[in-house]
Amino acid sequence: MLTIKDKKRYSRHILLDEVGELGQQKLKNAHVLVIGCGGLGCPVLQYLAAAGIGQLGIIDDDRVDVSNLQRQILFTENHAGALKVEAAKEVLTRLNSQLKIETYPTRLSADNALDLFAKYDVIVEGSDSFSTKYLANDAAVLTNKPLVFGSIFKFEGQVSVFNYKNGPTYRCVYPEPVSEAEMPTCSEVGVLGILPGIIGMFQANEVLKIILDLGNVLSGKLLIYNSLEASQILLPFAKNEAIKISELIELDLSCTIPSIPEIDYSAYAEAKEIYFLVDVREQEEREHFSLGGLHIPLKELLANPQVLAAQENLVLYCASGKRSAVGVKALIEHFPLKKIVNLKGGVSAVIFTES
Ligand SMILES: Nc1ncnc2c1ncn2[C@@H]1O[C@H](COP(=O)(O)OP(=O)(O)OP(=O)(O)O)[C@@H](O)[C@H]1O
Repeated sequence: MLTIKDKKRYSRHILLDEVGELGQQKLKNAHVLVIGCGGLGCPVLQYLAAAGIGQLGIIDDDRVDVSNLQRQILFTENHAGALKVEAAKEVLTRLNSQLKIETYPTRLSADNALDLFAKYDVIVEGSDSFSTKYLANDAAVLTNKPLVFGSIFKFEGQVSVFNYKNGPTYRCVYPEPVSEAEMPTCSEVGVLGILPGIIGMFQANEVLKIILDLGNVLSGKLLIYNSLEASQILLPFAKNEAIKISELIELDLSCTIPSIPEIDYSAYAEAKEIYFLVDVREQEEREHFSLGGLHIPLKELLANPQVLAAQENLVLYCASGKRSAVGVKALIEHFPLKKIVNLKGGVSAVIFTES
């Protein structure tokens, strides 16, 4: 039941015929789980808490870093080093003391996903990991929960609702997982802090629509928002009935490719002259900062490794060492006799070491 305080607090919701007291009661009764308390999770949680979603779950094992503050708007400088889920709970409780907030300072995994999802009505995906997105999708299908999906890359964001009333899923749009090593993260390519805010608010809006049974839920449609053009398109997609999910398998799309030979920057710098340096990043990343060397973006290198046939003692680098590890692996397969190594931590490690 809504209390007198609730009725005052949510009066602007209740005034809407489409919401009313009944709708606000539905929000109060709702259980929503947010995966990832980062750029997307923060705005989602802030709006859901303000809207009066009664029970919120937050899962994330990460701690607040100062570089998060530019977009992870629940956190303040004082939270640096704190567990994100605890910092978020503290802030959200100050915003709305009536909420029940459950925190899970761990990563979503094949071991915990089904039990966790079972406790919630709606799941929001706000991680920055493809394996987590596939895992959340499959767990949503197996537990029959709607999954409110969001993702961002540079200036563009995507939103959709998967498995809504048995509708299409993430795998219907993206059947083939990409290797995370080939997809750089915010810490590698950067992001304008406002974009995850916009996409997170689209996600929060879908959560309310699902709970209140309002409007057209973004099921079977992928909303693509371009922040530079201030434009958006809706791409329709259908359910692929051939895709069957019967168990949870955690995909290993991770960037850490085992047994890739590495060199750290100081060792490389001491003997630069004996190495042939190759930058596998994209042009715009190189314009921003470069360690020099020959520039061959990863895709081009994978398409034509022969371009390095004449070089010896190769050192490959990218922003964090993930994409270059993919390049090193491919080159070793192509030139088994050559010495080919990865620059550990990529450009980020160099900037960090030298700052
Ligand atoms: N399997 C998972 N379970 C729970 N949380 C996850 C999982 N995978 C990723 N996350 C969380 O999702 C959040 C994504 O946030 P965001 O994309 O803003 O990146 P970040 O990791 O905080 O920052 P940066 O990429 O700049 O280091 C992170 O807090 C991360 O810990």
